[in-house]
Amino acid sequence: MTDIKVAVLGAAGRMGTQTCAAVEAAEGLELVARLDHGDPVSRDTLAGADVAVDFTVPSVTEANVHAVLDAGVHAVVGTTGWDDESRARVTAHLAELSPRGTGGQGALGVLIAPNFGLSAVLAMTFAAKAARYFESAEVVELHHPNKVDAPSGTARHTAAAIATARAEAGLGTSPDATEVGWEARGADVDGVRVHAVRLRGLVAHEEILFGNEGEQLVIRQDSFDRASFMPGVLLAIRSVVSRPGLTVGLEHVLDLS
Ligand SMILES: NC(=O)c1ccc[n+]([C@@H]2O[C@H](COP(=O)([O-])OP(=O)(O)OC[C@H]3O[C@@H](n4cnc5c(N)ncnc54)[C@H](O)[C@@H]3O)[C@@H](O)[C@H]2O)c1
Ligand SMILES: O=C(O)C1=N[C@H](C(=O)O)CCC1
Repeated sequence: MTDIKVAVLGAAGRMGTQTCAAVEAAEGLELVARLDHGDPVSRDTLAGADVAVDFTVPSVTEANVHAVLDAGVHAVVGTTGWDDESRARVTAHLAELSPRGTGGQGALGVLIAPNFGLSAVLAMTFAAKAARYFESAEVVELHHPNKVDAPSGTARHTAAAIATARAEAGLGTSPDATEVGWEARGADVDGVRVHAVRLRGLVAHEEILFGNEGEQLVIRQDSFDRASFMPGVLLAIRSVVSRPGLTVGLEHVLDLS
């Protein structure tokens, strides 16, 4: 088996640095390019990569993915900021790259994961399963204060999954008598309230709160160190080369969906 050649975009950042080190240390992977702000993304700069991993910023990640696909390279994306429209444009781009983009031999894959941490992926999965049984549901995400976006991609993904499960179960919105002070009630993500905490000392944490009359379920996960994301990143790199099309969420690779 030949090594999977990997390029990292955002290589100088917190996650990019860890990813480069993890790829260099991993069996069967070879780091061939480190790109960061100001570097063009092209067949040349990707330097023969099979897979490009993007840990940049929400404002550039979609353009990076399109450039990576145009270079004939698979993409693994950890950067936040994706929505239904940007994901649909990636799906359309993959289809345009037919026959490589339509699932045939050698077709390109894009794997976007809001969170590569096993504890986070499991927390989201458990939350989606629990959601239909509770009248109330809210999400609290807690992160380091250098994070540029709120609420976190993980919290958005979690809230969306809770909302889908509630809708399928015929549940309406959570009960809430608030008349004044809506600014204190967090963001509305698909009808689920999401609260974002930024605190020095934190890395990435999430609590999903469910309530019924007389009972509560709290699902909590903590990433204390960015090392926690690396097994998931390596799994995504190894998986995307044989997963044509767009995959959103590591739960699909882990067979949890
Ligand atoms: N999916 C996950 O498990 C996971 C985990 C942690 C962080 N994240 C997300 O990953 C992203 C990066 O997080 P971080 O903490 O590493 O941020 P960071 O600010 O430390 O790193 C971002 C890097 O991207 C670079 N960059 C900016 N514009 C660029 C461009 N046009 N081309 C190439 N590089 C560019 C910056 O110079 C910087 O080095 C964020 O969206 C964050 O939410 C995801
Ligand atoms: O540190 C960050 O920034 C993180 N971003 C992701 C998110 O927004 O969900 C994943 C956790 C860490």
